[in-house]
Amino acid sequence: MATTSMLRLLGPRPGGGVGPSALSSLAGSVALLLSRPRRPPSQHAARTTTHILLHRRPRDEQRHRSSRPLSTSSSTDVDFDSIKRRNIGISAHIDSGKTTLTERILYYTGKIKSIHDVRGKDGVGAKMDSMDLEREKGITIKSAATFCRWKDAFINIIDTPGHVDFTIEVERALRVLDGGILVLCGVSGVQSQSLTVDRQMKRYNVPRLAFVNKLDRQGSNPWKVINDLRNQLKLNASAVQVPIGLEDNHVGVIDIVEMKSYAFEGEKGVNLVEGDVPPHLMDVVLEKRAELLERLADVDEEIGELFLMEEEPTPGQFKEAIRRRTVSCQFVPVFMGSAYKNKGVQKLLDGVVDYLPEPREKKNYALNRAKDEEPVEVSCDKNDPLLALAFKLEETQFGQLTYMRIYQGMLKKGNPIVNVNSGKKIKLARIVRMHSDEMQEIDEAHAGDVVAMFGVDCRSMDTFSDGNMDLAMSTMFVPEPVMSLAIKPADTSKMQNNFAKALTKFTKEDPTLRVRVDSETKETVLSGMGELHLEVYIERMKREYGVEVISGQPNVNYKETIATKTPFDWLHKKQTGGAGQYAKVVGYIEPMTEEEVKAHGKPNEFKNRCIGTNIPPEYYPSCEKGMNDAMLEGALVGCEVEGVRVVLQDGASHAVDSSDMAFRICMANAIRDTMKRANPSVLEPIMTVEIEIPSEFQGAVTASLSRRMGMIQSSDMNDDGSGLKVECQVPLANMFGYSTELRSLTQGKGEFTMEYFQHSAVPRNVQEELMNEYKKEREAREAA
Ligand SMILES: Nc1nc2c(ncn2[C@@H]2O[C@H](COP(=O)(O)OP(=O)(O)OP(=O)(O)O)[C@@H](O)[C@H]2O)c(=O)[nH]1
Repeated sequence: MATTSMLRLLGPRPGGGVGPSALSSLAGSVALLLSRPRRPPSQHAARTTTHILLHRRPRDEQRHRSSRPLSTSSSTDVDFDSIKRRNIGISAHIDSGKTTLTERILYYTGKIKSIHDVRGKDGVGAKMDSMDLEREKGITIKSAATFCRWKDAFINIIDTPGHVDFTIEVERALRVLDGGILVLCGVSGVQSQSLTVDRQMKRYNVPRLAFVNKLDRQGSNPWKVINDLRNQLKLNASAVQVPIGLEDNHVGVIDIVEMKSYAFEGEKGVNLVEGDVPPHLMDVVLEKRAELLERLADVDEEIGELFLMEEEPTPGQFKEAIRRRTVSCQFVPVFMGSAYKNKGVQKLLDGVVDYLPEPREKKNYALNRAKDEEPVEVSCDKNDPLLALAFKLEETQFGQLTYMRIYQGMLKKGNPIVNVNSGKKIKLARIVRMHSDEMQEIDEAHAGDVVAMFGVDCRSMDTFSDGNMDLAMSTMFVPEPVMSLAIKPADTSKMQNNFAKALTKFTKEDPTLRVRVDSETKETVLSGMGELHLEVYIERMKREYGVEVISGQPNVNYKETIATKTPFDWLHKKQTGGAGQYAKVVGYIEPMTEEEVKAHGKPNEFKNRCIGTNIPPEYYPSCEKGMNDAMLEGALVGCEVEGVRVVLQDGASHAVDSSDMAFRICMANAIRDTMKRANPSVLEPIMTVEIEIPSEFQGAVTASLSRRMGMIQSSDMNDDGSGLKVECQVPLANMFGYSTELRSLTQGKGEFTMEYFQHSAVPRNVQEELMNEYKKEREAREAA
């Protein structure tokens, strides 16, 4: 098929009116990340008996870091019967401060000895950004797991990336965790990725706390952020704290449940100084407490009754209600502070323990494979048979590291476990707890825990059991790639092996990264969630596998579909000389709605409505394969086809000349031919683009968006009128070169982010132009 070659020609789409496309120019606020100078060669991994460093680190960094071995114990390392447990994820929009917050959490819980900031002056970087690339660029690329203790609780934490290109990392974390902290910038409030994270949290029913960070920044306003949570995310959110001072005066918070103030004093804010509510803040505290009461009364019967009787709940009643309604996802308590200035983090940790659920409080279901995938509630009891989900794979120098969430039963070193999906039996060689890139070996892990292990060969989202149950945990949502790149190793003779190895490993790790070989051009095509996503893998190929890669232009992933129900009656017959081929298929194709595609779970659907045996039933699977072959290449520009239902109603066969192959070819040709008559169209990815600019540039920026065929959805001025947030939908093909243009239009003061919205039909003139390009390219290839 010819998708890549055609796409390579496209670059900026006709009508877009933009300059030449280039990988770097699409970056927007994500800037070109990989061109900055690299760190010195890293030191080899060090290993002590209990403490293993997984990723290589630069030499200077080793000096700064504590290499204190983590302790091991003979059986499980924590007595989970006598301790509270929390499994939480920290998710947010880009640069909201997730990693900075996690660094403080690790410091206050005694997990690390000193604080290193993202892009900090000491050049070390935060603990959870353990990849060299993350440290160099100051962004999180992979989710990282760690654990700590806070008071009477053991907390597993996963810090996730904010860039939409790495959204699968958030998806997999939220799929397996019991609670989340949604971090928001105190100035910008709800941003485009907060909306995505919110959708992901809702998809997996993840109870969450919100943390309004960066209250030390100029223009911070927690009350505006809470309004955003209510209006934009439709959350029943209310503050459980009031800040003491904002911007430079931000020193602490008032707990409006307990009616106590907390200042964070001493070095790194370690001294929590408790006091009374300052008189000048009493009015706002009472107002916010009344608001909290009202919001809780809406969803909680006990508080509702007290509210009606105009009785004040005790702090205990307040806390119990907040917990009940947070766990049931009906309420979101809002905490606040400044991670960077060490304010508010300890009280947020109290909130994690007080309001987020124990693993057994969150309902989880497995699917009964023997009974049509009927959901079965899992028990979270360590004495029940094992059920665990492999949610993340990572290649390390010690082999594949598989992260697992145990839903039921226990994992014990040396015991066998069975991969429900492949049927393979595996002996558990090593179980470890992860602390970013370090790990601690343990002998067993129980229901409700999140651990990692070596020697477990599986795919991401495989379920493991003791071999006696046919239950599988439901998998996660995987978004479709929107951008492709033709790639090849610079030195084909030497690097081919490592090139193939790297691609196999990467695609196993990351289901949003796809690789295929274009059947016409024979090029290897890498598809992913955006240019940054693809760029990071190309850089990793160089660093981890020594493969220099030559890449083509980044291309948009177009698709094709049909609009009209169209019948087919197709005969495939070759009966002259040698073994014959005979097959006939009769039926129709019709368009599917977006909802139908979603519900079906695959881009196209095959329906067999044959009555009788004109087509012998053993050939039905071949007919479906033939349909799938045809869907790889649409009628117009050779892109993959989506949203087509093929209904097979009848046909004919021959006693000698019919075969699997004859029916497969017959069906493929029937569909290819019919699609041409079914009013086909080309679809392109449309992105939701969010732009933040000083308001004086509004005119220039909106004009540039309309040149790029952007449809403005909203345009919100901030309270003092100095800044503007514009949300619009723009074809991805028209976004090439936008970061450079925005920079020059706004004197470098504008920022934008974008994420995939949907595929929509391209305008007629664009479709014609795409078809002409495709035709020309095909002819050139045939002539060569
Ligand atoms: N002023 C201020 N800056 C902060 C605060 N928290 C984080 N930052 C800064 O914001 C930038 C981004 O912080 P990170 O912790 O990397 O944010 P993140 O959400 O983990 O980033 P990604 O994972 O790359 O999306 C860094 O320069 C931090 O120093 C805060 O409370 N106040």
